[in-house]
Amino acid sequence: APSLEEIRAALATMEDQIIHLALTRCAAPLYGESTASPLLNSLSQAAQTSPSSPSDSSFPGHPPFPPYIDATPSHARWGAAQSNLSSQSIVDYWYKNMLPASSAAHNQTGYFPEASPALAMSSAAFFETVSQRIGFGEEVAQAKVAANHSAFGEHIRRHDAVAIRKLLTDERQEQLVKQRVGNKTEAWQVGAAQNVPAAVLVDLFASYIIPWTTDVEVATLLRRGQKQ
Ligand SMILES: O=C(O)C(=O)C[C@]1(C(=O)O)C=C[C@@H](O)C=C1
Repeated sequence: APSLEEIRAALATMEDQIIHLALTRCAAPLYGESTASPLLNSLSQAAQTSPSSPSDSSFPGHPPFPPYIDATPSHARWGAAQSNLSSQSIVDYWYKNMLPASSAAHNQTGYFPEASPALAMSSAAFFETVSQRIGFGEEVAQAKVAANHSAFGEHIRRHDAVAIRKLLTDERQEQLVKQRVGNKTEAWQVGAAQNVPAAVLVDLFASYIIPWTTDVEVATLLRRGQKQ
């Protein structure tokens, strides 16, 4: 099994990807222009349909966003051991706060609101990578237990989510991540203009990604306790 150090290296790579995806997407217009071809437009006119933006219900059975990314703030799904998460969903945060110059309101029931497929794809890649990074909480939790079996064992047996969370939390590591994210954001701005303040991406990690990763770590160990 990979060590905590190896897993943190993988987290750092995903962190790079998340920052690059956010900066790249934020450098583009919020919705963009539809790239539907004239041919497609005339075909849909002939078929008397209008190329409309689909809602979630147009895709039966398909979850609206990748695992861990949905419109419900995580704290609504968690009980006493919940993280201190923002009350805004990450999807709303992305479309309302992170993508700059947003005057049009994000349509909550829409799938991806972008008119341009390339821009929607860019948002999708962001959500997917964030989701992967959060999902790595499983690996983190396993590595931490392997390195400190005696301390975790009793908490896991008792399903003590609060104690498990406390033991999993590493304030120093969180400070490192936040500092690194701020420095990378400043270093990697797309173009000359600073289009995303470093504080916005630091907040993304502090308010969403790190607490959510910790939620997955806690959930992993609670599941492990159920198997015993
Ligand atoms: O690296 C760790 O120790 C983790 O548990 C991961 C992580 C993170 O999301 O970056 C989450 C919780 C800890 O408090 C510190 C960092």
